[in-house]
Amino acid sequence: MAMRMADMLSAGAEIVRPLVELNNVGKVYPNGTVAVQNATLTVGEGEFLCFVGPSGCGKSTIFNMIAGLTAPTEGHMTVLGTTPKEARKHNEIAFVFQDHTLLPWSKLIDNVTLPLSLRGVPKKERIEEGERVLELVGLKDYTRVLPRQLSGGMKMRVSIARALISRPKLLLMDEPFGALDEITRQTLQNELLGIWEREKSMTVLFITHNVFEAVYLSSRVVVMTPRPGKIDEIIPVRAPFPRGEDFRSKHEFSEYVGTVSAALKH
Ligand SMILES: Nc1ncnc2c1ncn2[C@@H]1O[C@H](COP(=O)(O)OP(=O)(O)OP(=O)(O)O)[C@@H](O)[C@H]1O
Repeated sequence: MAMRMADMLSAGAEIVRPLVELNNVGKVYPNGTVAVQNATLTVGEGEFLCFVGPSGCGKSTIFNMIAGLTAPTEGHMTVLGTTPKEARKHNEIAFVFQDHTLLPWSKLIDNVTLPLSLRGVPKKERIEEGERVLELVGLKDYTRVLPRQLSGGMKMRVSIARALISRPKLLLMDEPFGALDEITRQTLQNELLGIWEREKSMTVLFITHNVFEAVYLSSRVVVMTPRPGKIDEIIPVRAPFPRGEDFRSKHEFSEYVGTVSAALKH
């Protein structure tokens, strides 16, 4: 069976098709806060990268720059071979936040198809795509349900479905599972890895404060320093995908958790 790109990269192969490139990128906010300094990073197509670092080290700022929501004040960056703003215009980047931001009065099918409605996609196509992504996240029987009838984990699934509806090449996830209980969180980690495995070329960048989560999900873990945020170390997790529950109890897993935790304490 052919090795997937993430496996090759975590095994140390060279990135053939860079999807995101940051070259000495810095961000100083207008109030003088130096949020990010000298960030250099190349992300290959199909990778799953987790970002860990203390609160306020600039993780969200890096994501906002990659998404074209705020511009770097230093350095150069490209996303999908163009500027982040341009990549966002082509609907190739999707965002998932911890706060699911669902419309409370809209049924799930309307919530997940909102990005298509805003683009004027015809109803038939919208519904087909909505059903496709709700099925991907295990909610195909809930199309006509309102968000308030769902648990926190289910709301997060809807939020992921809404992000997937545009078939993004790049999925940015900012602490998506931070508010969930441990069991739900682990279930969603497995589901997310399953979706990513199926989508093959989709690249996922994921912020978490949880070192266990970072190791379980990643092909590489990006460790950041306290403010001003710098990329301190990039740790490849050389365990093949698909990863199952048994990975969590392996000696190899604890070793990676130890390595990332030690890097965070530098
Ligand atoms: N719009 C803004 N204007 C000024 N300072 C900002 C702005 N947004 C963020 N900051 C500051 O920049 C620094 C980095 O913030 P950022 O949100 O990127 O960090 P983070 O690592 O994502 O934090 P957390 O883990 O707490 O979410 C922080 O000191 C924050 O207060």
